[in-house]
Amino acid sequence: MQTTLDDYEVIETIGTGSYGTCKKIRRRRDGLILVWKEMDYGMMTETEKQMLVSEVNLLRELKSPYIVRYYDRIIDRTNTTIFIIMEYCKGGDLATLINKCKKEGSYLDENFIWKILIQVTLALKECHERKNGKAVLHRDLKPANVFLDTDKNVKLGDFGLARVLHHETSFANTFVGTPFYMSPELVNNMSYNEKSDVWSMGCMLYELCALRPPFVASNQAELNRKIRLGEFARIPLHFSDDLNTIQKKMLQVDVSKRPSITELLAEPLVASRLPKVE
Ligand SMILES: CNC(=O)c1c(C)[nH]c(/C=C2\C(=O)Nc3ccc(Cl)cc32)c1C
Repeated sequence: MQTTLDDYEVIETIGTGSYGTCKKIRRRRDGLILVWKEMDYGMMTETEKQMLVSEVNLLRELKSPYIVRYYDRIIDRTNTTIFIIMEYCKGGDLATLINKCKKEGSYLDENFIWKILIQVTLALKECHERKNGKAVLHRDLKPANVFLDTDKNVKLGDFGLARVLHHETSFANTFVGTPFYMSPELVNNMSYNEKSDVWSMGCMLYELCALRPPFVASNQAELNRKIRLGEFARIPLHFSDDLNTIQKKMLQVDVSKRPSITELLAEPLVASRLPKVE
């Protein structure tokens, strides 16, 4: 049966981004706590609306313990708004966690960082595996899009929609926030590919360690130059050489030298840390 907005009670707003607003909600019939992401599609062309709907349907097929679970979607045509109903992640997002560490002058524990690396890689493996012949690329991997559940396990959110919402004519075309994680191939106006998600994950791994992105600049031109050069300081010395080695592999400027998700999972330093399959 088609659900409606009245089937849910809004508790509070928990996040706003370039793609819309995230609200904590309660499902009235059983009290289950969920979230919905509200997105205004009013400025989209018919093609873009179709892309958004097929994108959401595709994402609903993704099944991984490390990807936020999609429950439902409600389309409010009166207000040209789509509500995507998803799993609630009590631990919040990694961007908030990084900012908390910066304020406290503390670093994240290395074992926790390895756990995030492994679980995000497994989430991207699920995305990149062909679904009906179509890979779902995240395209906007960053700490603000990685969430934690009650047990501090990773829940990757907000992927695939970026392609639709960043479409030239779409209303979300205004760049919100500096693209610190933009890959060299994107800077060089080449096509985004699965290894571009690996680059973004390498940038995120660096930021989890150093509490700042690997490439920082005061303007886009300078940022592009630094990304193309691909030079960055080692992650803080108290982190192991193993973590440093993996992180450097993910930030290879040359795409052919950068590992794919499958190759990354086969790296001994990663493979030895994968969860045992029951
Ligand atoms: C400070 N952040 C929070 O309090 C927070 C919490 C506790 N949860 C979230 C966000 C989500 C959440 O809890 N589930 C989600 C599913 C998909 C997406 Cl794109 C976002 C979320 C946020 C932003």
